[in-house]
Amino acid sequence: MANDVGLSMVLLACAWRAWRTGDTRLSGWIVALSVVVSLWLIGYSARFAALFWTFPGVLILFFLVPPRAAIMLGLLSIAGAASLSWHELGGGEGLPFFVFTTVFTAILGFVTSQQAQHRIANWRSLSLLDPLTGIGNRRQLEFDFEQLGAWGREGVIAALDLDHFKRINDECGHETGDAVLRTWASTVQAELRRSDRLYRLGGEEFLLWMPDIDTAQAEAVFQRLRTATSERVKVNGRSVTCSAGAIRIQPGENWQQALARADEALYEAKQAGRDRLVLAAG
Ligand SMILES: Nc1nc2c(ncn2[C@@H]2O[C@H](COP(=O)(O)OP(=O)(O)OP(=O)(O)O)[C@@H](O)[C@H]2O)c(=O)[nH]1
Repeated sequence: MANDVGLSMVLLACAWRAWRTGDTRLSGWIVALSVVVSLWLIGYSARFAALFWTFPGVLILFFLVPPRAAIMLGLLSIAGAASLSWHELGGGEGLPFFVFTTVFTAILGFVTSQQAQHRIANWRSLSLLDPLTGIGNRRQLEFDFEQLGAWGREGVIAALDLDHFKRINDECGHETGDAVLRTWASTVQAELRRSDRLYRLGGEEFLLWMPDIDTAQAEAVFQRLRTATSERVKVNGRSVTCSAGAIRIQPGENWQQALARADEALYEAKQAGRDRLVLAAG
């Protein structure tokens, strides 16, 4: 009885924490360990019942922790239940049957959880990545913004835009335009740090988020991007250029406000003749 109450409290607390924080990792580990401990306790006190509880136990482990950990914990559960219910297994006569059926149940858990993971990854890439360039889209930006607790840190936001892109489309066709966007996105990404994030918000509108950087460093990054763009992004042998408007993230500012300010700076860069960065004051 005390075990049941204890386990129920742990499960409830884990479910509440996972719901509140959206983080299922720690809760998954706690529940997985609880499953193993509970199976051992059931085996110790109720013997025969542990044999039955092992089946759902090993199945669910694969949905709670990574596969290797689930295999280890599953083996511990099977070994615990089998040894504590040795007598009920007919002194080992029923052991092969018990081991085979629980292992097959574990394999089912593994396959099903992997399929679920695979579907989730597919869904994420379909909904959060821009299909043309493979970088994050507007939804990914919203998701990151929420997950990271607003910007969380100091940094710079830049609105990036190719110059005279319409002309490329008009003169060379839409497919060439698409290829230019793809090459440019990969060129920019190759020049960034791991912590920087590039998003395509639509059309030829890109947002670059550079955490923990000041405006002088942002200027140096843009010069690198500018050089890389003119060297690697060409149409009919002619270099393509880009413009940017950058701002320092203000405390409490959301991404829409930051982007609106960066867009104003980008507009100034376009008005001033393109192929340049404008850093907004403040
Ligand atoms: N190939 C291609 N073109 C796109 C895509 N999305 C938007 N465009 C085109 O991008 C062009 C953007 O043109 P504008 O906004 O006038 O900008 P621009 O010609 O680059 O001029 P500036 O930005 O002022 O230098 C339009 O012709 C859109 O049709 C896309 O996914 N692929």
